[in-house]
Amino acid sequence: MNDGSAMQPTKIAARDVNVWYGDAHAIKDVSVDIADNTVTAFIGPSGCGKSTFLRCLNRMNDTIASARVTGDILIDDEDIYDRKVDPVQLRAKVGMVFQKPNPFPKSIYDNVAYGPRIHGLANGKAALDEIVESALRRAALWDEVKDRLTAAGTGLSGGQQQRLCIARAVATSPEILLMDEPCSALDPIATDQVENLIHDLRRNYSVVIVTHSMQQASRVSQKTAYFHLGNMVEYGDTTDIFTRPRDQRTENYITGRIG
Ligand SMILES: Nc1ncnc2c1ncn2[C@@H]1O[C@H](COP(=O)(O)OP(=O)(O)OP(=O)(O)O)[C@@H](O)[C@H]1O
Repeated sequence: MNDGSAMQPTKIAARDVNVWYGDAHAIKDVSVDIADNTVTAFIGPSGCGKSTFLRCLNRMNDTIASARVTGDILIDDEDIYDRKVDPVQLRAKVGMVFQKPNPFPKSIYDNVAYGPRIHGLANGKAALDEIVESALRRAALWDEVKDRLTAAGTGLSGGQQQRLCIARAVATSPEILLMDEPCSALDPIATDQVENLIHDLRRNYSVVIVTHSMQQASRVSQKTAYFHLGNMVEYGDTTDIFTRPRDQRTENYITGRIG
């Protein structure tokens, strides 16, 4: 699946990002350019800061009282931590999919329609129907649910629920999709479906995925960043990271000596 990619323009530029939880220094001076129309994987041992850094990219850490973020994160050259940025609007532009599928206790239709409704994206029922259908198609779920849109989202299988959450995230027309271990609760068949989907989503979005699976990172991503104890120690083409890492710590991890 990793078919390489031509150089894409930078979508997210992080400069000297540090994150503290109280006195604990979780992310240390991370600077990175994340490309558009590319899948970027964050890998590294448990607790190294992958999710913390991912959450910086749509200000989800704002919701954690002890978290403090310094440095700059620019999306399309705009500082997302600027006072005039509304985090709710930002999260419509930078969608997120979590580890455990977490559909709302609502119908399939209403799960997907929720974001477009609160952001006033649809002018009338027909327009909303169109957004819902298009998001479900992009999440490769439409054919499985089109005859039961009023059924509960929570009644779907785990893999379907995760694709519903992806449909919910894409329904607000985001430009970036953040995925925090999106397949860890899924069986191999559902994982395969979601991985295929991630591969397709890159055509329209910059996708950043945290994964514990090195096989998954090498299957779905074109770029990989290796985190270790809060530092991003290596970042580059996925093929290079997995075949000729430059840093001993990356090599130890990918060869299974740490982790
Ligand atoms: N809400 C929080 N409050 C306090 N400390 C936190 C919080 N979230 C994470 N941490 C700490 O920050 C560090 C980085 O955690 P983070 O979850 O970002 O790592 P990770 O690489 O995503 O780990 P994992 O792979 O296990 O999910 C860890 O030491 C963790 O204990």
